[in-house]
Amino acid sequence: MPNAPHKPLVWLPACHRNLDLDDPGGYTVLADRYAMAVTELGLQPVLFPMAEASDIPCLLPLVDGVLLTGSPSNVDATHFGATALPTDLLDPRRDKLTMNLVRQAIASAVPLFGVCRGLQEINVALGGSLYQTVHAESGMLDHREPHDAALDLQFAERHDVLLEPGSCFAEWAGGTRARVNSLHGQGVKRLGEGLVAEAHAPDGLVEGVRVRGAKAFAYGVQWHPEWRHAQHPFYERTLEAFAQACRDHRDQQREEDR
Ligand SMILES: N[C@@H](CCC(=O)NCCCC(=O)O)C(=O)O
Repeated sequence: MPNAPHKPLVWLPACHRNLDLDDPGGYTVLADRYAMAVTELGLQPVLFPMAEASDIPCLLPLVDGVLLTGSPSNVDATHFGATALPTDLLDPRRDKLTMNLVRQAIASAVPLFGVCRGLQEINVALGGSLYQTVHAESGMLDHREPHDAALDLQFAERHDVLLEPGSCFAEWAGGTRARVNSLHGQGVKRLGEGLVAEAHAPDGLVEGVRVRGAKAFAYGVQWHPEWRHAQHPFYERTLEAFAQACRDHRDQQREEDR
C-alpha cells in the first residue's frame, strides 16, 4: 500500500562497551528490552551506531521520536562541573551525542523520552547536576539494584513515587502514588533549566521530570517503564503516551510534506 503511513521511527542512542578483553575494538550495543518495547508499541527502533553531535541536524528530521535508554555507564561528571569517580564506567561517545541531542530534539519538537540514564542526560544537558552516589548521601535511599540477582529481581518494584497532582504522570498512574523499579546509583541533584519535577521518591529524589513549555512530548523518568510494561498499567500508559506523540509527529510531517 504505497500511501500507508510508515511506522514512526524512534532513535535509540547506542551505548559503547568493551565487552571482550580479547577484542579491544569495542562494541556498539542496545539492550533488546528497549528495542522490543518500542516495537511492541508499533514503532520502529532505529540506531545510528556512529552518530556524532554534528550528524544530529541530518538525522533528527528522519525520526519521529527519541528514546534515551538506560545504561550501566554513568554520565561523566565533567558535564556537570564535577569529577568522575575512579569507579565510573563511562561512555564519552554517548555523552557527547546526547548532551546535544536533548536540546535539539526539544527545539525541533521531536518527542523525547528519557529512561534512567536518559533522565539524567536530559537533566545534565539542560544545565542540571547529579548526585554521583545517591546512596552515600545522608537521608537518601539506596536506589541501586541487587546486581547479582536475577533480572526479574533487579527490575522488581522497589519504592513508591509520589506524583504531582494534575500531572500527566498522575494521569498515567491513575493516582498520585505508584510503585516503580529502581536501578541507578546517580540521581538528579540540581534540576536543569526548564525542567519541572513531577515525580519524587520517598527520600525526595527527583525521579520524573517534564520539560516546561515543550512543543512535543518531553519527559524523563528514573525508573524503567519498558520492563514488563504490558503487565504494569502505569508503565504501559506512559509508553503509549510517548508512542502517540511519535505517531502525531509522523502524521504532522506527512502533512507538511504533501
Ligand atoms: N548508570 C546510571 C544510570 C543507570 C541506568 O540507566 N540503569 C539501567 C541499567 C540497566 C540497563 O542497561 O537497562 C546510574 O547508575 O545512575
